[in-house]
Amino acid sequence: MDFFNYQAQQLHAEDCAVSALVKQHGTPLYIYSKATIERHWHAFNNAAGSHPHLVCYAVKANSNLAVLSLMAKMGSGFDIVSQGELARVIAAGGDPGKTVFSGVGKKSSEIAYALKHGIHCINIESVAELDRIQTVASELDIKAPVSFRVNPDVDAGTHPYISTGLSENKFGVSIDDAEAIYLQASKMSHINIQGVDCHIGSQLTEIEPFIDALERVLLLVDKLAEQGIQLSHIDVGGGLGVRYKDEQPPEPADYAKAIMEKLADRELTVIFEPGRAIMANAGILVTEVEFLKTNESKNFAIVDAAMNDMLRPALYQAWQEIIPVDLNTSAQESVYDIVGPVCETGDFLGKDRTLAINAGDLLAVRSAGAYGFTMSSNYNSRPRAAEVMVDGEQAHIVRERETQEQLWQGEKVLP
Ligand SMILES: Cc1ncc(COP(=O)(O)O)c(C=O)c1O
Ligand SMILES: N[C@@H](CCCC[NH3+])C(=O)O
Repeated sequence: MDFFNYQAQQLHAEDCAVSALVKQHGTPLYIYSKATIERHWHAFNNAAGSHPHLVCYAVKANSNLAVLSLMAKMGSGFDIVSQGELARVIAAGGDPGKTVFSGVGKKSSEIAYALKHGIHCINIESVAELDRIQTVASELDIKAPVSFRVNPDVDAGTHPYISTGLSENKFGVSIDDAEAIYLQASKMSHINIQGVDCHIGSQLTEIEPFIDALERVLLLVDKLAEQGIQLSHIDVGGGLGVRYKDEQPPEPADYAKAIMEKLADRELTVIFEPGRAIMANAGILVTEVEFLKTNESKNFAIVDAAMNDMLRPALYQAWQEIIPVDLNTSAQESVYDIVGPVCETGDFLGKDRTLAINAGDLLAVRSAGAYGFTMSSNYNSRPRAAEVMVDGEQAHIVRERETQEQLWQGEKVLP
């Protein structure tokens, strides 16, 4: 079921007309569907069944406080990669005790913050980081709960910029070195080994790479048990892809079931870290067509959202569907590049799209709920977009549009 659909030729987000939301809040505007977020989260949580598990939503996908508080109310845990993300989780009422801390470059101050707030587990990505955690934890007189993110050298078959589980990637410790590192960690005074973690990349559309990686990690789990190191959890990471165009990724339920089958007879709590699979198709970015422009070889629709609002097309040549908000039009169909006002040739939201549009029309970029607003910037001194969450017929503004003054907040001119 799609909570973004047309009613009487007008695009709706749940039961709110998108054009009415734009009238109130302007463009560019991110709109999220509460019901979609809930449905996707429960799909993961239910598929894991009665086996002990924790869905730790990957905050980087969309860190709006309204999103995080919705997750927290459903009982979600969180996967964070910075102190800022943990602070957001706490501000939204989330539980640090259900939160895992990933990332290759954690600062001592961030580690201390996480430990003081009772983080569930720190996913360690190098021996140097292990030493740093031991130092910080001993200063605080805390035993740091940790697991190691192992890099299983599995090809996730995804875009090279978002593949993380190959030996050439910066993430995790090599699975070949992992046993020795666990043994080293087990002798440290302020390290409490909890589990193992593996995340091989994002927007995966097949189950096989996940299972390959899991099998490699389970061999390690068995080797560690022989050495007397018993783990209490396995974190299988995130990375499940979504349908942007014609991809056919597994459903979250099928993915989670395939993982759980491999783990059913093990006494390991299973942690999932989904981001995109929960949020991408729970959001759209609405933009207004400013001008239609034609040069010798191309038609352009110049819109008021740009790469600073939605970076994925410019950064990964990602394809996201772009649809009209109002199907009722007298305009003729043409093929357009949908481009923003930013002064970069790479500033596009979509290329070669067939649309029947006039200046002043509204367009919606679909699948924009994940890695949309969170990757936005103020480039070209553009205030960041407003965000709205709809719940049936109700719409709530969950982030005001940035003001002009906010653009230079904290800046100082020389005396
Ligand atoms: C460690 C970790 N966990 C979870 C995620 C979430 O990934 P996705 O949004 O693809 O589910 C990421 C991002 O790829 C990540 O780096
Ligand atoms: N930001 C990326 C995914 C990277 C995931 C973070 N490890 C995207 O939009 O597809």
